[in-house]
Amino acid sequence: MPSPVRIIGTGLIGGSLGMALRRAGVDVQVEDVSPGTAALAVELGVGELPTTGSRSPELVLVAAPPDVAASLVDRALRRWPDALVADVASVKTTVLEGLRLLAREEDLPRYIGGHPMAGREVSGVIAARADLFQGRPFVVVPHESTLPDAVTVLKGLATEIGSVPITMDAGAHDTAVAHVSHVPQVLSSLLATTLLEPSEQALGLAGQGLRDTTRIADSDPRLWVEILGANAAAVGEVLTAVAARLEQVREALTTLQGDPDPGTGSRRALADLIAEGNRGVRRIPGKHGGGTDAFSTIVVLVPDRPGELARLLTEIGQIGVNLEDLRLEHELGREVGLAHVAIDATREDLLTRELTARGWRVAEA
Ligand SMILES: NC(=O)C1=CN([C@@H]2O[C@H](COP(=O)(O)OP(=O)(O)OC[C@H]3O[C@@H](n4cnc5c(N)ncnc54)[C@H](O)[C@@H]3O)[C@@H](O)[C@H]2O)C=CC1
Ligand SMILES: O=C(O)C(=O)Cc1ccc(O)cc1
Repeated sequence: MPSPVRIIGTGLIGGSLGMALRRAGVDVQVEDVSPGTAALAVELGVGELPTTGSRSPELVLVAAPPDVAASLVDRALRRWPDALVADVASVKTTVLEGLRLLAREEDLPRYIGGHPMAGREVSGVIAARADLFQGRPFVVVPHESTLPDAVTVLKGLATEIGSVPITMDAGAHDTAVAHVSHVPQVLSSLLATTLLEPSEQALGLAGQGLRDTTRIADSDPRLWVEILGANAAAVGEVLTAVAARLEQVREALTTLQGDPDPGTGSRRALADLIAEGNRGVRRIPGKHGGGTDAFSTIVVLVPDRPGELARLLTEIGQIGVNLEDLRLEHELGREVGLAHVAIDATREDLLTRELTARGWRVAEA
């Protein structure tokens, strides 16, 4: 691992990177445009403030907003002529294009793009966590002249902080994140804007579905203006298709009012939407969505009494089944919570049988 690593921009991502690297034994130096933020980062264990006597960094990580990333990378390349320099901005083409305008030709091979696909809807160093990148993809984005050593170093860093390195070029990265991150942000925000209208009583009926689909609507507007603006073409293309689909749904619903002629196919249009959505969600890799059949989720009803969830987890352990993931759904005033328990698919029947025998109520997710 390179050491020292200089982190420029110690907010949520820079702070989390520093904490994770320090845990891996790396000497981390912190720098931020806000001295207060840098001082707080030191107090939170992100790294140390560099002094005049500090060693030059072997690697610089720029974790500032996307609009300043290219100029900070260029400055770092000039300040430390022997260091590798990476940025972690959520968009990669605009940073690379900006850098091509600013940087000296001979400095460019020491630059490599990066993007940890992990975040939180809260920003700032106060929300930083050493385990933020655990199990998450980390996109490594070399350009034509990137040094092979830079690719090796960034992939090694990604692995060291617990994430999974994936190499892509900037264009493929930006198209991919338009689909999996940027359009979801727009649609989640759009959905949340519809909640400004209903009464409080109406909102009191909200369940987990609304919470799931609006979680990221709480994101930072300043950051997202930069991200969406910098990936406007790719995001716009997906949204054009979404808008056409939305119009079809709206038309089908208009036709369905009154006494629709089955010949119009309106019910079919709605059924197609939901069914295609089913197919889409199953393509999300990982524990919940599919892409792999390795995990199953069972839902266990947990009485709203102290210690019940702990008892459930203990008994799952006693049955000898490894818990892969756990989500608790609990609405105020409800007498039971729903524990969504993700486990190895081959253990589902055993666990369902054993928990039922022990008096738990189990439903399939
Ligand atoms: N928030 C997220 O979920 C993710 C964000 N990213 C990317 O990481 C980068 C940082 O995002 P966050 O940590 O969420 O933002 P943040 O707002 O928590 O932190 C940004 C930090 O950069 C500092 N900063 C701003 N201008 C600077 C400058 N000129 N020089 C030095 N420091 C400067 C700010 O003072 C702040 O401490 C962005 O490029 C973002 O696109 C990447 C993955 C996930
Ligand atoms: O919360 C989530 O699910 C995210 O995926 C967060 C996220 C936000 C911005 C990024 O550039 C990368 C990841």
